[in-house]
Amino acid sequence: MISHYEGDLKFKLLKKIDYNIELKDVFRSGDEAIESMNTDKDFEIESMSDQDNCIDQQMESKINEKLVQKQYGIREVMKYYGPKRLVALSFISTFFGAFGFPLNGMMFAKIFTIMLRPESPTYIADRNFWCSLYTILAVLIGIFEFLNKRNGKVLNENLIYNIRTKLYQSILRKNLGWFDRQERAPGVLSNLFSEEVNYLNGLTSEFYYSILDASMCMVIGCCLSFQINWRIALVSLVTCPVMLFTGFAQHIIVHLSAKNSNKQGNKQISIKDPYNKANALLSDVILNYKTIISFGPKNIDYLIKIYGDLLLHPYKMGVRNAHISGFLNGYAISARYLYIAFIFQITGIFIEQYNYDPLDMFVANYTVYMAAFGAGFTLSQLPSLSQAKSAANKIFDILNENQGKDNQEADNFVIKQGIIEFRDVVFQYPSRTEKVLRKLSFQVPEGMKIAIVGRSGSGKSTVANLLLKMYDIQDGQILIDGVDIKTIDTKNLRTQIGYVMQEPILFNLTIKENIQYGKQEATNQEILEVANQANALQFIEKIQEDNLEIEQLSINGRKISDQDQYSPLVSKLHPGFDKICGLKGSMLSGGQKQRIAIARALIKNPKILILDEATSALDEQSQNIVQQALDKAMEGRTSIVIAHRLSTIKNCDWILVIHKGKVVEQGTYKELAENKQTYFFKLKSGMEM
Ligand SMILES: Nc1ncnc2c1ncn2[C@@H]1O[C@H](COP(=O)(O)OP(=O)(O)OP(=O)(O)O)[C@@H](O)[C@H]1O
Repeated sequence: MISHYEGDLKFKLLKKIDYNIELKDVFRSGDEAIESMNTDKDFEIESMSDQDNCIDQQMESKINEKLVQKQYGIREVMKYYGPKRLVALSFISTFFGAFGFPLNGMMFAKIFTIMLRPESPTYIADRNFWCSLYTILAVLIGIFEFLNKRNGKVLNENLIYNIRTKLYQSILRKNLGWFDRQERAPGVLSNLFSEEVNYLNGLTSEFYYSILDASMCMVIGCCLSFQINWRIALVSLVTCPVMLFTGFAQHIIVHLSAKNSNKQGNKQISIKDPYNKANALLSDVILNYKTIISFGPKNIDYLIKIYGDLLLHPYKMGVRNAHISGFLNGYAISARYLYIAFIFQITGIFIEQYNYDPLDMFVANYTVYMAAFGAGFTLSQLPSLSQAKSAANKIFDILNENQGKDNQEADNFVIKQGIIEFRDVVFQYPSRTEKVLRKLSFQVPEGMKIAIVGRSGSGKSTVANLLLKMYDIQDGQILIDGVDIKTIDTKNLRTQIGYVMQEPILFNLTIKENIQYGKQEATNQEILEVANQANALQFIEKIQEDNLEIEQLSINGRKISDQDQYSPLVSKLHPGFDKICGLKGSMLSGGQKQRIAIARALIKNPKILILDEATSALDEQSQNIVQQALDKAMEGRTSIVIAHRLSTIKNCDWILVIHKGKVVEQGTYKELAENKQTYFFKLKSGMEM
């Protein structure tokens, strides 16, 4: 009798999960879940400790430490901020734009003082001169401010576009293990795209140009003021930091609320961040909504409660920050008034003591006041440096993660025979400590149909994952036609292997587009053929045209293009091919989805076909139809059938029985099924092993 493989796990791993969101908790019975709702949980998990596992863990934590320490700055961000001529133009417009506030202050005050002396003999000439100058200033500042804003916006949009597309490309190229981590939940990742990228401008020249603008503004204001009256200019200069800080206070107010979600500062994305947890939960809920509602209202209440609890901490921080924001806002407004009161008080004293012209004094005062006001305003618009650093670390960690480069020489590798060999393959999932495959070895000759069977969790699906290079193996080799798949380009490899899963995922596109996803350039003739091979044609051709029109117009507002509808190629296909499949194929039955998925796999005309429990989720009737489709699909191809129901593998040429990540038996179905001593026989009889 073979003992349960978890029986010999020895290593004790203590894992404290503080408020950890796991749907397995959520899907427990409502009462049980609610009972444990307010308590932290200690889980003790026993597992085996191999020396090499420990070494791997140590190495992994060292790598993680390095990743955490890595900080990204302006140099990385500026690579995506361009074009350079626009950055240079932005510098020029910022430089000249900085003259705006102080010149405006001076000219406004000048015109004001001229207006107060209509009896002056030079009144008309002065008025005309300064008003003309003010008009010229208005036009020039208008041009510079236009350029400034426009260039800044264009540069910013370029940055966001470049980073988003690069990030998207990068994520699409990650292997499957990358997504296994909780902090890679769809909600967390989509937050990176929608929110975090917007913060990056704090690490671009925009930040430094704003500082330059504020400084220039002050320098110009002081120079103008000195030229009029050095005493009052000096007083203004000493007191202007008060004004500058008003701008900075407003900058803090703007960015304070956003800081709530940024508790992790400069570190990487962390699932400890309550917002990330909440986003992860939200994406889980949306993706698994059908399952969630099937568990009834108690579980829904539980999910609502847990979401509210997760947002409670940021909410409290937000409320606390509201006090600070209020105080800073009050300070900013009041400080400006105080500044005016103070400076006019001093001016009054100077007029009294030194007999200065009050109107000149007003011009000097107002020039510095406007310069300080302008500088403060610029500072209030400053992008947040800390948010930018935090966002840059999260984004560039993902962009710069090394996923292992494919060997370019093998890009043109073509599977000719479809011979598969696993040679002493050792593998463990990145998130796990125990090995799933332990020196697994087997061979599949050209065109042979082999079945892999074994207990649940024995590693059957893992074999499929590894053959498709979803994960990197730790030791051994996987060969196709004698070539190590490590040296084969991943995209190239995957386009040549057909893969049908237990739960086929269809896209919210038409049936035709879903089939075409396997081969974008597929002709209608090919689509028709594979739909026929997959036994899908009958049901597609039964779809009523009336339903189609409504669906086509209503799903996500997406409409089949006229070009699609009226092109001569499409007219050869039955309109049923234009039926939208719904989110994850929700508008089709399980059997229909599976047949579309088979057609999608076959359109590649793969030499190798992997069927991972492709019929196990279906009822008996659908199973028979799909099984017939699969039998047709396997003809002339090397096929690996991963099966739960042993009745479905009778037609396979060879059976591999795996247990604890090793092949323990192999033979034909007849040989294994007839020998009562075999593991296979016991598996088939549902006996305890
Ligand atoms: N992405 C993953 N991350 C971590 N562990 C995983 C992952 N996928 C599978 N495992 C674990 O690896 C082991 C083998 O899983 P696998 O899916 O290959 O088993 P299986 O034989 O196909 O099981 P079943 O018949 O139930 O589908 C199991 O213990 C499983 O919990």
